[in-house]
Amino acid sequence: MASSTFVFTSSSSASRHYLLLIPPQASAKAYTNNKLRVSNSPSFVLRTKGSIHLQGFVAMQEKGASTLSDDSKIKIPHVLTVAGSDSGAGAGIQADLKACAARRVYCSTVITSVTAQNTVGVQGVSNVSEDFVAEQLKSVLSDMQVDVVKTGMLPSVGIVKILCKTLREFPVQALVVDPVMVSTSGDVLAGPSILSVFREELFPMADIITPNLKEASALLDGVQLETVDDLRSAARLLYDMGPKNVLVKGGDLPDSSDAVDILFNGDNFYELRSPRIKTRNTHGTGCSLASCIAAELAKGYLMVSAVKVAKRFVETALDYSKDIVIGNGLQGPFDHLLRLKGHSQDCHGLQAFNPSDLLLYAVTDSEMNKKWGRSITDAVKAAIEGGATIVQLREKDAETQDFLESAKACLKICHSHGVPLLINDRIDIALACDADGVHVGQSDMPAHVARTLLGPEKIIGVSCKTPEQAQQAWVDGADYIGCGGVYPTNTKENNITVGLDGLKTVCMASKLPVVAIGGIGVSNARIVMEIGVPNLKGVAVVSALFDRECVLTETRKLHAMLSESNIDGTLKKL
Ligand SMILES: Cc1ncc(COP(=O)(O)OP(=O)(O)O)c(N)n1
Ligand SMILES: Cc1ncsc1CCOP(=O)(O)O
Ligand SMILES: [Mg+2]
Repeated sequence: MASSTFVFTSSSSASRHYLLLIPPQASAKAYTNNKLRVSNSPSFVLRTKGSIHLQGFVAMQEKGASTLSDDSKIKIPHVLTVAGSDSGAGAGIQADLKACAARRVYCSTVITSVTAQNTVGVQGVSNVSEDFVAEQLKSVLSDMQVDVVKTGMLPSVGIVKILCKTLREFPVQALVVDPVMVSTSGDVLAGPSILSVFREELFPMADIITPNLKEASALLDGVQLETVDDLRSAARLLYDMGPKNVLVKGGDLPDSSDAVDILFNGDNFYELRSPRIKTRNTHGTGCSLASCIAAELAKGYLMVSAVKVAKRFVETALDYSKDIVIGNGLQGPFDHLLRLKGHSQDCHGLQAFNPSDLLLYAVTDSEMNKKWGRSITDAVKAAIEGGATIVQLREKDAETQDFLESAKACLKICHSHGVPLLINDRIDIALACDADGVHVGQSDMPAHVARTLLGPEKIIGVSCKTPEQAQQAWVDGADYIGCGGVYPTNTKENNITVGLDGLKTVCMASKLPVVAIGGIGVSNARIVMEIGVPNLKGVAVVSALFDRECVLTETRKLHAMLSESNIDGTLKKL
């Protein structure tokens, strides 16, 4: 956006409020009464007297006035959660807020009950009065543009009735009902008297209901649910109560190594399977799943996509949080904001970084390409045509301006083939050309600083030779680690060789995916991949691709060899 200067002189000397609306990438500077304020937030309120000079903003509005055109307004998806508070913050309103924040959706809250709760259980419950629930609902729905309402703990028939009445008055795009009855610790949060009002009033208004096994069974008068077929029958019976979709969560099914959920929309059954994650940290998964579904619906996704994305998000968060320890009880909370540690998720819920991209990692070298008389762009083009799955520009001697120009050109080539491009060492170049990420070593810019500078979406790789470095890389928010030299190399001076044993030790200590580097080529890539550690995802190669006459041929050969390996990094039998 072009920066502009705007001079405004207020008509009176009284203090007035202005709302500045700023697009996400812009920064605005407001000079007022000799005070300077800088903000990157989409909007902020400026209180001023007299004249103000503004740079780089798109719109200004006297607060309360409606002079803005619709084009200037920034609307973000909005979920309203109507649920109980969990003092331990693993479930309820607190989980909903975190889930929506992680999915980048605004979340407002109507609190129906305040629970004294921790990882041991529920020690106390104090329900909010029906009138006050009604007041909260009206405050939010009469003022804010809510897209989707998500419900959790609705502790009384009166509260359910008030909710239904208010939703008829203030209709929203979608209603997600998590029919909470019992906490994960087994404490009752809504008694059996709630069942009939759920069935008769709330469910017919719902776009989806998300009961777990116990809730589905209670809603169906105690029917036993023990198999996937039972889940299907339950989904059909619950669908007949009026919701547009039913998701029966089979996480507690006995004798299943997978977590199986059944989604039924009246026409089709979708069997959604994922590996069961062994962890105590499952408190709040139901609330979080329903909130994620609501968040994705608020963004405009269709139901099946919203459910799939939500399920994947919760699985990833559970897996990521499986070892964290919060509280002494049997069921701990998990970490919704895994993004903060570098596991960024794009708007579609897919990880921005796909570890399988590490399979054939081509790392350029300006000297080698010069020696063979080719430009960096020709080298990158050939490597990609040969099957490179990720590219790093490692141009140690390049002048900044030349490096930036080549990086921009290579980025175009890489992106036209869907291949990520990373920059070695130079965060400035990565920022300037908007590369997909950087690779840093132990004496380069620390990964946590790179993460702060590049933001949560970019890919960050860190070179590690020891388990301690691998642990630190994870803490710092890296996405992968490069481990080596596995074999001696002439490409990097004085580089310590860690060998296959060193590689295996680092892989086993790493929570992050690993790419092996150093002296690797067609002759030994198979042996490297055969160490058989699941998080070893590929090999990074310099001279075996670029210190050769034909980059295309060499990359093809290596790609053919690596393609025989499966996703675990173990080689398939030929
Ligand atoms: C994929 C990958 N792994 C390791 C390295 C080495 O990085 P670093 O230790 O910073 O050494 P230089 O490459 O900067 O000499 C890498 N570049 N890529
Ligand atoms: C950059 C780097 N880091 C560890 S070994 C190495 C060099 C890899 O180059 P080559 O593939 O030519 O051995
Ligand atoms: Mg480096």
